[in-house]
Amino acid sequence: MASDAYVAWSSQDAVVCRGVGKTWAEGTERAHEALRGIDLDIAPGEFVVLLGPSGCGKSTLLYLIAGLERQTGGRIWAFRDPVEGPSPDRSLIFQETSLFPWLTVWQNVSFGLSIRGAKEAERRAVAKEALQRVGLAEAMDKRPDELSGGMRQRVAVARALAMRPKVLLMDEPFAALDVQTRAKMQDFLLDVWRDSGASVLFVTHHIDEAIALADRVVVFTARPGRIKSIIPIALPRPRDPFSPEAEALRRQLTEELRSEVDRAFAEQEALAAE
Ligand SMILES: Nc1ncnc2c1ncn2[C@@H]1O[C@H](COP(=O)(O)OP(=O)(O)OP(=O)(O)O)[C@@H](O)[C@H]1O
Repeated sequence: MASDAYVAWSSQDAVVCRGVGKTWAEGTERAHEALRGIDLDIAPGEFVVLLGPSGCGKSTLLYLIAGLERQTGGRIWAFRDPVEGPSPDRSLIFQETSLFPWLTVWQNVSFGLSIRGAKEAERRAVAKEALQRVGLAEAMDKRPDELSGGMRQRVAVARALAMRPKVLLMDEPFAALDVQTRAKMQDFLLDVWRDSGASVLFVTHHIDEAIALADRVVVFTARPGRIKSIIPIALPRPRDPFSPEAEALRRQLTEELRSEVDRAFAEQEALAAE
């Protein structure tokens, strides 16, 4: 059920975070505050990139929005409903794709549908359509170990698309790929995103990746992660990474991040010395 208070102030958004915090192992002596006071609205069909130093809580925020973990402060809504657990509306894609090696590509893609009890013919048809959208229809009957790293990530995207999510949560999905494959995957993702109409929340460490992809870049502080700034990128796509506008954004984002990365390093050194 939607909360009345929520509907009154934000009925259009795909995801709304208000005052969201997460302290791991709260109430124990191992308590560890990862996120504090996150206020963030994501519009339907919007591409939002989360950028911040290592350990600032970017992945944690994705897990909270995915409903895989519960926040310890604040509230999260997706399409007006409070997030209280996972939903097929919100698909999470990780850096390292965990495909089942004993299943074929199409069986991997339609795995979520088999849990829902869909028949084989339907699962195959849905998998085929999703694989066509990522340019891998020819690989339907292959096994994951016959694919390259980039192809496996495309299968992971197809698996997420097969559930027709309204929100794609992507945790550094291209981090393990080489530079050329990564650039191709960014173009490919922009095509898929445009076709699907889904909102995307994408975590990266890479300023250039943020500039290539985002409608808005959310810059996080060092841990506990708070939102330091939100920078809109209104450049038309495909974007020229060498344009004066991209160069100015690169400089601005580098400045925003520098002090936070320094703080994160200092904290990690202090922890290592304890
Ligand atoms: N399951 C967990 N239990 C306890 N602490 C955790 C857990 N997951 C993450 N943390 C801690 O929460 C903080 C934020 O971690 P998180 O992985 O969200 O950061 P991140 O910004 O995604 O980092 P990176 O960019 O390095 O992946 C870190 O200090 C991390 O050690």
